[in-house]
Amino acid sequence: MSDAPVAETRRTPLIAGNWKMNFDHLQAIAFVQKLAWTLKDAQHDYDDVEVAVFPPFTDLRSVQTLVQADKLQLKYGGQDVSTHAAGAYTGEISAGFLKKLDCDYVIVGHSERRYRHVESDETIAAKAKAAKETGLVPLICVGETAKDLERHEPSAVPANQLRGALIDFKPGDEFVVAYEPVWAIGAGAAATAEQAQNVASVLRDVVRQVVGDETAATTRILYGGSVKSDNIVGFMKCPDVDGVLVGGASLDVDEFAAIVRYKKHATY
Ligand SMILES: O=C(CO)COP(=O)(O)O
Repeated sequence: MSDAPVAETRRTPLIAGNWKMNFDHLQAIAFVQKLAWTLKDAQHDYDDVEVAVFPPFTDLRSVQTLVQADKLQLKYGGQDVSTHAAGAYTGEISAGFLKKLDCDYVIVGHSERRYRHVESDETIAAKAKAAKETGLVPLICVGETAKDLERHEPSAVPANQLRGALIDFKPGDEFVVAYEPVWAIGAGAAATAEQAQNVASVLRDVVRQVVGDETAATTRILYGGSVKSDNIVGFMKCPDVDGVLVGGASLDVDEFAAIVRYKKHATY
């Protein structure tokens, strides 16, 4: 690693909507069209903000067609990916298939997969590796449960999860981290901006230790868990929070558009 000082890097904010298992492909088409229409004349409100959606697999081809036909400034990706490239893995979707649909990103390690589908840190590391080796940017989710908080510091579990996910990452590899405290997901009550900042700064240190200084300076760390248009500004003011991963509120076009246009209601 070079000894040169790390230049202060301005990270492009990322506003991402995780649709989870909502919207079939016809609903996805209607949503993306309405989102594009709603944001059409508001480009100046989010000119330096990247916007992404994570639809179910069956919607991706329709979203791709709309984005490419209408040249929309919208990124998209899968909500999960197989650790395998191809073969006898019934029900799995490979990183190559997602890349073929021009996906930019893929979510790995969402708590709904860690806990409901019992995915280990090793599996998540393998998924993140499969994604990056295929040219997708993995969006690695980490976060502690309420039970974890009874026994550990808030950052302890997310930091360990991130260390586990990054074992194959080297300087120059691109990835995004999403800090999603499990107790705040779908709860209606988000973490405070201060809580999000405290954990995000520890996660940036983990990236620094595991991958390197420059990667830590350029990697975006998102907050997720009950984000809405009326609390996003607090998160976006945190020095180590570079965007949000939105669940429920990303299913309402007007609300999601208001989140994307957060600078409009912010006084910095
Ligand atoms: O899990 C989330 C995004 O991945 C957050 O979900 P909610 O915004 O519904 O709390």
